[in-house]
Amino acid sequence: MSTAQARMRPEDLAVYLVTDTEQCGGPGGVVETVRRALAGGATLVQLRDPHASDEEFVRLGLELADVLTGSGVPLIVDDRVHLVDEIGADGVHVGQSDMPPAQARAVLGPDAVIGWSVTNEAELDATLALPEGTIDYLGLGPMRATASKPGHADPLGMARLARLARRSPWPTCAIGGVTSRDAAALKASGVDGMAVISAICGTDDPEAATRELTEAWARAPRIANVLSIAGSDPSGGAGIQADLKAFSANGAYGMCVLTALTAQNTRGVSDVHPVPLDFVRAQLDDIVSDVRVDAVKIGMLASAALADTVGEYLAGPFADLPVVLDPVMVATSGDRLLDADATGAVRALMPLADVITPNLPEAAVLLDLPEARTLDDLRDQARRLVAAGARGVYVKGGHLDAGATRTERVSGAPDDTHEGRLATDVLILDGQEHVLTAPFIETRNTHGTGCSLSSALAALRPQRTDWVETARDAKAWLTGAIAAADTLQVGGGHGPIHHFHALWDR
Ligand SMILES: Nc1ncnc2c1ncn2[C@@H]1O[C@H](COP(=O)(O)OP(=O)(O)O)[C@@H](O)[C@H]1O
Ligand SMILES: Cc1ncc(COP(=O)(O)O)c(N)n1
Ligand SMILES: [Mg+2]
Repeated sequence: MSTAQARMRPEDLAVYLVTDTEQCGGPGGVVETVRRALAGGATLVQLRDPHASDEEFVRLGLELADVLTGSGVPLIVDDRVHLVDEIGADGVHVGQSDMPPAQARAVLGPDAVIGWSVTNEAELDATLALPEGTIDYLGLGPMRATASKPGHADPLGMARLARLARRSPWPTCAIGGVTSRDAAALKASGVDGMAVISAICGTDDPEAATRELTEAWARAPRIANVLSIAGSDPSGGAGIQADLKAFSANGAYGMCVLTALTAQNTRGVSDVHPVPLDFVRAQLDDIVSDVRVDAVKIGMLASAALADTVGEYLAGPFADLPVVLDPVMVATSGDRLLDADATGAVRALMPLADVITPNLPEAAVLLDLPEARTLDDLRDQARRLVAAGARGVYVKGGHLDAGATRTERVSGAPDDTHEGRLATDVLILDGQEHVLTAPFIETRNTHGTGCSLSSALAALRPQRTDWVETARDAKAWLTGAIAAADTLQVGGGHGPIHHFHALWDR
């Protein structure tokens, strides 16, 4: 069907109110809630009341149709195909256990809107096989577990939601525990809107709640602009070259401000040429004066003066943005990338970042302690970094001894069924410890893993609802990139990882 004759425009799904008679305090409450949600900018309304009799449902439906007359906002009814015409609704939303969409289309004819719930890839596959023109939009969910669908155990999360949205030829909305705080991640995931129940019906001021949702949606970027402030690696595996690849591989638009040029290859770093401070400022000022920045990653800072300068921007124009600080000190080859007297200046940046991502040697230097040898040391050092002022800490265990990761299995870690050696990282956020594990891959090609991980974190944060989900997805992507590293043939030392492993079809 061409867009000109589409029955459902993507923009109509932006803020989709699904009513809940109980949360609204009865049928009168529903009508009043819809009236106020309309004033707040709701773009679509669905009457949902699984417990009402048909008579009650029609009575309420007719009142809502009356409220919506002339507003341009369509009215959809949940489930009850046989009441669409009597209410004068624009269409119906059916779920997997309701009337099949093809049958609903046969009953309602060619003009009605039909929405259809999809909760996984298999259901989307089946939906793609329906005759053209059967349905008009998809409700994708549950995004997270909710009270209105207690039986629905398996929340999608943003990565799976984004995959479903990308594959859908129909406009889509996300449903299931959605709030205005999810608007940015949902819009970046590629869905066309947010379907909400509690976020409007469960509030004292449905108009203000709806306005918050519509404004958050309007404000949110479709594609995040992510900035790396880091050094150059001419061999392309680390530094800004890795950062731009990691941003691109993870769905963000990449930008970079150079702090230093290095002469380096896969075998080592032969020289470092710091960029003059004023020129670092000039680069930053040109970004800030022109481009909306959605997240920042900081890599090689080379000197204390450069670290101080970057700190001014973190406290200034970037103060409200997600910031990942990779306290780069030593390259995989063992060469220094930060002046010996600059550790204090990097330490001073810790409270200005949301997450710092030291490897084991860097954690040790920041804490002035011996390098962690066991997983317990690593967890202890992560806690100490929080005590030392870091807001969030992601300590990378790539340098842990094989024995340490094999024997110290952490119960509850996602891969505790994996049999071989693990690559284990520890994340501490808001006082909570999260152990992230992945299979350890036997390869020499790990040049730039740290740069790439911190960049994936910065790229994904605007597309995810929190740092924990961000970290899990970033690590999963990184593991794939390390696993595919040997397909590249770059240099005779520690070669780069394959940033585009999931995109290049070989
Ligand atoms: N051989 C490997 N197999 C799987 N994951 C690895 C491997 N080496 C490192 N990692 C992971 O890569 C990330 C970067 O870790 P690390 O090598 O410690 O940092 P850096 O590159 O800064 O030295 C971490 O998530 C770590 O667990
Ligand atoms: C310019 C530059 N920045 C950072 C690194 C660290 O690399 P890794 O990601 O392996 O820690 C590097 N080798 N070169
Ligand atoms: Mg590193």
